[in-house]
Amino acid sequence: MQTEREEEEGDVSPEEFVGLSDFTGSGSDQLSFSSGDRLLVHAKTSCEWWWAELHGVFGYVPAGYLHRGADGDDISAEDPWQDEEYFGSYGTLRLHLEMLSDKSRTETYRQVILNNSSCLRGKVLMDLGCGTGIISLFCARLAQPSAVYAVEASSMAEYTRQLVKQNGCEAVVTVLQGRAEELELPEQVDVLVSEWMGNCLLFEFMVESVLLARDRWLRKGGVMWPSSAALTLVPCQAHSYYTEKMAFWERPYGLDFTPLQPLAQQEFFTKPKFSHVIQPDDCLATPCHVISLDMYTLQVEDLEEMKGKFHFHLEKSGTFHGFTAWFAVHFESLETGGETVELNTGPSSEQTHWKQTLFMLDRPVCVHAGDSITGTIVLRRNPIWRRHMTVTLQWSVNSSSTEETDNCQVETKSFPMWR
Ligand SMILES: N=C(N)NCC[C@H]1O[C@@H](n2cnc3c(N)ncnc32)[C@H](O)[C@@H]1O
Repeated sequence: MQTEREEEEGDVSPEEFVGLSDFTGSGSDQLSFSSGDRLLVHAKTSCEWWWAELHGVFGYVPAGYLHRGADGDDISAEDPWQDEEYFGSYGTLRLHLEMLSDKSRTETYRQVILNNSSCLRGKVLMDLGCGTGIISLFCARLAQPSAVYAVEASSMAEYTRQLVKQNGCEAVVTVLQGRAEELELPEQVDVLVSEWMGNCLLFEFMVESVLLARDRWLRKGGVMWPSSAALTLVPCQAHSYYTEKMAFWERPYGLDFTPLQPLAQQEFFTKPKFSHVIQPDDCLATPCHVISLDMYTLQVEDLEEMKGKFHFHLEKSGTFHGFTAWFAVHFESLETGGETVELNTGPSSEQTHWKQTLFMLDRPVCVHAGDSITGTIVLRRNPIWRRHMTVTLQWSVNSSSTEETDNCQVETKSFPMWR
């Protein structure tokens, strides 16, 4: 396959890169390669796709699959899960304080245990990623399970043991230190409870560990808490963020700093903004679920690429600055027909430590009531850095004001989280 390509901006003198993982191209202009192949990159045509050559064959390759192949540097030495840094961060109190201080999150798990306390009598639970053990302590203090296996991989586990003893729960709660997918439990469990959700629902990809533990330790007919999860998206205004990061350069102290705006776009609008707080009034349409996960049927391989579609009818005129995403998780009752409990991290619910995630467009668009925004969202897991993903949004704005049907230009933008 020899695919010609015009000389363009971004062309570089050929640079050698190493394939970090196998890649099978789809479409005639993508170049397949195997892990360890040494490719020559001729052009970095975008942040996601580069023009490269392998054994005289040219094509587009995903930049995230490549590593600068300086001789002698051992790429395999880096842990794709970055566990040392990841579990190191959970070995200190900072993140646990943030999670425990999140009343909406913590009270929801407490309510789930309370609602199901009678059904939990005599049951065996696993609390995956228990942190300080708060959920396990709720189980032991608010219900009468026969055993709770509190699994925690970070060094916090040794303190969790002390907290279990300090609160008189050691007869029920056993703290096991280690990665849940590597540990041996003494028995199957009736309920697998975990607080695994990351920014934009999936960042950290702890959900993979939950699925592996489900397949290994949840008895047939057992219950997953959360039972399901949904990612919600809405087109939105973000005037204050746009003003702070972009408009600022128009006239600072009476001077024209607009030549810095391309830099500002690259620096501030290329990656998603975590911990964004969207006001309900900033929503330009009714938010909609774009991705739904059933925790009983979801498979690890499904996490590689999750797709969703959207079609928003704009209910008001304004400025389309970007999209905002958040998630909700649901806890089914242990009692048939019992009440399902929801933890919602959206702007109409009590604020949580996750807040929301803002994806800024490169250029704001004026929109009007009656317009519509149609498109797709793809969460593509990073093939190398396994706790990371890229969110690719594709959209078109159908203006209600002009007659012609094909007035819509399809736009697309990919947001790495974070690699
Ligand atoms: N986004 C979140 N909810 N993060 C909570 C993560 C908590 O679970 C712990 N954790 C994450 N993955 C695992 C795992 N595979 N095994 C045991 N503990 C884990 C982590 O150390 C922290 O205490």
